Amino acid sequence: MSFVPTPAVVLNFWVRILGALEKKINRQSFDTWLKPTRFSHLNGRTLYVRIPSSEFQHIGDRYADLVQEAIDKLELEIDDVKFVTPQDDPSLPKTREDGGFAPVPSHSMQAPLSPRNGRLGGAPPPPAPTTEQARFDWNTASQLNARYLFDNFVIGSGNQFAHAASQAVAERPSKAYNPLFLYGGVGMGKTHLMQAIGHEVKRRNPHASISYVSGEKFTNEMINSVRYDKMTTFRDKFRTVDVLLIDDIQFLAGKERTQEEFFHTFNALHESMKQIVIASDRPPKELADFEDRLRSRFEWGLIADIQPPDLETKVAILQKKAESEQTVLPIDVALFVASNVRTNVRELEGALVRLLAWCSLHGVEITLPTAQQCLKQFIDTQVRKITIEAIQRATAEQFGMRVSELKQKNNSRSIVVPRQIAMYLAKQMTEASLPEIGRQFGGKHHTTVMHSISKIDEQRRTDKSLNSTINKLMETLN
Ligand SMILES: Nc1ncnc2c1ncn2[C@@H]1O[C@H](COP(=O)(O)OP(=O)(O)OP(=O)(O)O)[C@@H](O)[C@H]1O
Repeated sequence: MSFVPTPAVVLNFWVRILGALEKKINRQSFDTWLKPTRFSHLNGRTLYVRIPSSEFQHIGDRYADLVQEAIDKLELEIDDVKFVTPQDDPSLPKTREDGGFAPVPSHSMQAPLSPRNGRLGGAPPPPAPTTEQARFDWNTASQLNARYLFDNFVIGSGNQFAHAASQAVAERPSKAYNPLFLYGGVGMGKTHLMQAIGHEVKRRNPHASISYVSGEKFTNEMINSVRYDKMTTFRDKFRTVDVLLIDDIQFLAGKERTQEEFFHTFNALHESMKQIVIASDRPPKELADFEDRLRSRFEWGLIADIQPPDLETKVAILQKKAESEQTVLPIDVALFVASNVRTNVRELEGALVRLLAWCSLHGVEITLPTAQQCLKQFIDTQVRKITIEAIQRATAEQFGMRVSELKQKNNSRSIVVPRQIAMYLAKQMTEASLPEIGRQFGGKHHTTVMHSISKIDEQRRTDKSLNSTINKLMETLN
């Protein structure tokens, strides 16, 4: 099929470039830095690409050559690519009446920095914060995604309750449920709902101070504050906000000092009637290596779980995502993708991005046969499920031991470490629950499994040799 330059194809320029880049860049970098980018608009021969935050601005430099190569290969009539944050993107609606969230710009739009190779540019970083308060400016915070709005969230039976609770909190912070504790599996929309609360609170009250932080960032900031004697600043920062959104709280497991600090932060906020929203991959009761006093506080307000989406919800999510890419997804294609991709919404989005890029790159329409062809490998990978037995075999082989040893009640270090690694891999690479993993390792309690997983998770960050062993095992298993 020939390539017809209709407006719909023009909108797909960036998707086409992404399609080419995906083949050249390792998966993790692509998913982290390029997948969250979106086509913004075309101004003459300048392509504007929206990036979620200023943190992404380095991609203009980092991938300059590859982007240029893709432009040349695809013969696109583009001279310049500029990366803009939602605050700097003139194509985004600026008022609620326009149908969107109205960010209060903290800095005016300026001309892009001169690019490294003269072709690619990026909007300049925001000016350095002058006051402590400026650091929490919701509109410029780097970890936020401007698309994570209630309007973009598809409601289904599995998330209806969490969605309603989040909306109630956004409408009446600290008066509806405090804290709101959201939990659910990977890629189920916890972060999306949390940030939607933030956006909505801010829309209703532009003066509200809101902080979104992951458990990991909270921990790291605390460690640095202790090291550099900045605890007063740290405390001021988290204890004076109107709404604190803390994501992936499970990261605090086993970190006594951080938990203690968070306990006091929680109390200070709760006592002064400030809203706290917590997200976790498991309910408070299953947060092992957490102090009881914290766990019980997590249960003070409302606990809402997010269950995996059913088929109809998956189809609706796909159609909504396609719509935001200015594309219409035929229903048979949506059904095919939804029924072949597992429950993780992030993977669902990944399949759609791949499909759109592929169709755009080959200049073909999105039809069922195209989808089947393009997603074959993606789906095959999912079908070829990794089992706990396979993980145990690979781990035992790697460490020159027998599988049965991994299941014994032997606590010598030479056995404990491989066992912990295998449990960690079982959690990462299969969908087995903690009790199920425990059962397959000779009847271990789920808290033991959880402890092993967080231990490896932590050590992997600092121990290079452990990290490379794990990577090697993952490669073998994949
Ligand atoms: N119901 C939904 N409607 C629309 N998009 C959704 C929905 N649920 C999830 N998503 C999308 O799926 C992706 C993953 O969601 P999100 O990051 O919020 O998951 P999470 O539960 O926080 O995952 P993790 O545990 O890995 O942090 C996001 O792009 C989000 O917008």
